[in-house]
Amino acid sequence: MKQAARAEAFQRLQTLSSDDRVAASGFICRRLLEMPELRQARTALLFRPLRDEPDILPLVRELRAAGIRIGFPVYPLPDELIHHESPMPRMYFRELPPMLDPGSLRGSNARSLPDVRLEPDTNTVLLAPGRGFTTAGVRLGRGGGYYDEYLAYWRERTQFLTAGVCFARQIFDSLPATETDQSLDMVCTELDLIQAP
Ligand SMILES: Nc1nc2c(c(=O)[nH]1)N(C=O)[C@@H](CNc1ccc(C(=O)N[C@@H](CCC(=O)O)C(=O)O)cc1)CN2
Ligand SMILES: Nc1ncnc2c1ncn2[C@@H]1O[C@H](COP(=O)(O)OP(=O)(O)OP(=O)(O)O)[C@@H](O)[C@H]1O
Repeated sequence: MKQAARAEAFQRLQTLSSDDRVAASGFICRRLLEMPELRQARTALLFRPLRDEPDILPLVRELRAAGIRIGFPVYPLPDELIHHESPMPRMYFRELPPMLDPGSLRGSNARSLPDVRLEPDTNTVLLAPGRGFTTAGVRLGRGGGYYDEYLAYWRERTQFLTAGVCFARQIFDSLPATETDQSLDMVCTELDLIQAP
């Protein structure tokens, strides 16, 4: 079920040219910066976009100027997941040091950052990538379960706002959801900021 939806998402993304991607990413960033919750946050947990994801890195400059701390995810590679019995989620966020250009970080995994960890609290906004979302905030990820595990753990401990970020063509009428799927409070595309019910 999820594999079929991921294949569908892949097909839809294939038809987005790189020029379209750049333009849509610009609209997405503008829309995100209009979100009062993000402007007023103390911590923004972002992601380092992979090639077919919206480029949200231009947010870094604006958020920094507003004094907001920025974190990027660090996660273990599949071959390191030999046995995972820790109660802590596998993924965590490292703070982007004030002077560092995020463009100099390679790949989606922020392992080259110093190990200064940021945990979510009530003044945190987390932006999540995804292969697809519904307008109800249901998220289809890449299949690692990283965000589900992270959100399940931290939502038991604190409250924070979560928004999915994707291109409008990644919005699905419905997605196969399982017991462990964590849905998001909002979804931002180049066309809308959708508030999940
Ligand atoms: N940008 C981004 N960060 C994310 C996610 C994501 O979907 N997007 N994840 C969602 O849960 C987690 C990691 N899951 C991932 C699963 C597969 C690949 C992947 O296909 N990687 C490429 C290498 C890309 C690179 O690192 O530059 C590969 O293995 O070929 C990456 C992340 C946490 N961080
Ligand atoms: N809280 C959790 N703790 C441990 N494993 C979990 C948790 N939530 C989900 N998983 C497991 O992760 C695996 C992948 O789940 P799923 O396909 O929903 O991931 P995804 O949301 O697409 O991935 P990602 O968040 O990495 O993009 C499933 O086997 C699921 O059982």
